[in-house]
Amino acid sequence: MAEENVQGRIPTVIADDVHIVYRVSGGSGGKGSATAALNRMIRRDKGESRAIRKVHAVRGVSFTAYRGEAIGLIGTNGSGKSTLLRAIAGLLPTESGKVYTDGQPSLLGVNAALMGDLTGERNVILGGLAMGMSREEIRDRYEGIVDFSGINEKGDFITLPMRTYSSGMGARLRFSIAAAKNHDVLMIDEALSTGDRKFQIRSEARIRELRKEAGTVFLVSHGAKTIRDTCDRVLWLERGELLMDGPTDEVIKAYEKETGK
Ligand SMILES: Nc1ncnc2c1ncn2[C@@H]1O[C@H](COP(=O)(O)OP(=O)(O)OP(=O)(O)O)[C@@H](O)[C@H]1O
Repeated sequence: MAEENVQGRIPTVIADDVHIVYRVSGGSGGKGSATAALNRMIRRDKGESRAIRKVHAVRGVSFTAYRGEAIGLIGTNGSGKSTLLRAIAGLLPTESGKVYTDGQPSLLGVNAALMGDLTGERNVILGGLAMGMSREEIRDRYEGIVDFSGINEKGDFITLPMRTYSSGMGARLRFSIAAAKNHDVLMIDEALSTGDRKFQIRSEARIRELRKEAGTVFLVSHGAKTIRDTCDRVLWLERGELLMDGPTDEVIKAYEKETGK
């Protein structure tokens, strides 16, 4: 990043040469014919040691994010976007390199940990508590969260277990819970693409508000439009490496040229 941009701005996340490696056991350990695969399975049955495979998912990524920025993460499937977010949130250890954050980053994913067997109502409370809100704060904001999610627009769905929700409904409620709080660093992993257009517009507006409230927002999305509408800066990852870091238009243009979209 250019030096002149840095002055007077407050860094919220610094990634310094971050490498992340997954270790996977139980993979087949190589290519080959069906007979070879069968042999490997038979050998395993005899108790021979299984190979641990390494997946080097993020390779030497460095950047600094500042307060008030909304940063999009783009890259083809498997390029390391979600992995990088999980590491920033402190959910994955780095193999080498360091992540420094100001405040507690919150990761909002489509798989955010709410409980399917509990009603939407109970999950609002659970999610609020998990984000560190007090019971009073949750009570004050409850109506707002449910209204924002639009879950009750077509009936009293908030009193049904969350497992009965469609994937879009679940994603909307998760986003609404997370967006009810002002975050120092809020990371959103594809949550917007599951809601319908009306909800997307509402959540994009909320992202802009969250930025104004002086936080930093990271957004993983495959939709160039969502990124264009919400982010002023984009990180482009490919095979775990940071290919480009710059203003949204420049990076998306280069990405679209490369991927032919
Ligand atoms: N839990 C895991 N264990 C082992 N390898 C993993 C795990 N999660 C991801 N990977 C691997 O890490 C690499 C990066 O995956 P990641 O999910 O971060 O990519 P992504 O850019 O978010 O992809 P997508 O756009 O498909 O969501 C991939 O090669 C993937 O196979």
